[in-house]
Amino acid sequence: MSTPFEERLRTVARDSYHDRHPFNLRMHAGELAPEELRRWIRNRFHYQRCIPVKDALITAKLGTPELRRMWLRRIQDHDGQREGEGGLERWLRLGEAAGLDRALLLDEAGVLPGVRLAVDGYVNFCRLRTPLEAVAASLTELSAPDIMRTRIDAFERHYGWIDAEGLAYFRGRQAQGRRDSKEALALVLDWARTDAEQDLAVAALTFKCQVLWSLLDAVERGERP
Ligand SMILES: O=C(O)c1cc(C(=O)O)c2c(n1)C(=O)C(=O)c1cc(C(=O)O)[nH]c1-2
Repeated sequence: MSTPFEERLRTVARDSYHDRHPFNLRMHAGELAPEELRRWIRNRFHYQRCIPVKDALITAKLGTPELRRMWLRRIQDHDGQREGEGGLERWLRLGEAAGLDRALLLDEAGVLPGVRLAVDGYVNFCRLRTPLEAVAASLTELSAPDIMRTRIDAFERHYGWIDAEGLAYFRGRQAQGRRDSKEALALVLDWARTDAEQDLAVAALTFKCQVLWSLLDAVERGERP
């Protein structure tokens, strides 16, 4: 049986998650124009690129080989064990399947200002806060496997112009997200013993939901100087 603290975390991860953002609702309903979907893929690459950086910052804060091994695997999931593998490579292939040259995604100059701020905010949060807060912020992944499923279905049904092979990133993230969130939840439940610590963990997860929300606000507007 889950504790009231675990219920609080699960409630935030469910009710404040970006699957309720208007841009995602339109994506899932098949209402995005190709240009909007391409804008999302291009800007979301900035988030993907920064995830292993924030995971390296978290790894540096962990005090035992067991914990560092566990977290190091996340970096390998994104960066791959060798050239041509890993989540970043799969995201670049998603871009290519949608007609975006990988050089375009790799060029940071194209990132929308609001996306940059949201992602940098998340990286700096993990740089500056306690391991408890940084790990708790990753718990949006409790909801990630479900949104991956919804997204795969939506892409197959509505966006057939994107080659199905481009969806490999989303398929792979389902199992990875389940495993990552299970591990992170166990750590947070173990570490947050006092009311104050539990409040900090809930606040960290709320902040992360807002990062994902802000990122989509910026993509939805799509304006840049
Ligand atoms: O596409 C999404 O909706 C989505 C959401 C999230 C999330 O909930 O934080 C992540 C991812 N994707 C993702 O691909 C990913 O690798 C990832 C890592 C993390 C994290 O905070 O450590 N979140 C997410």
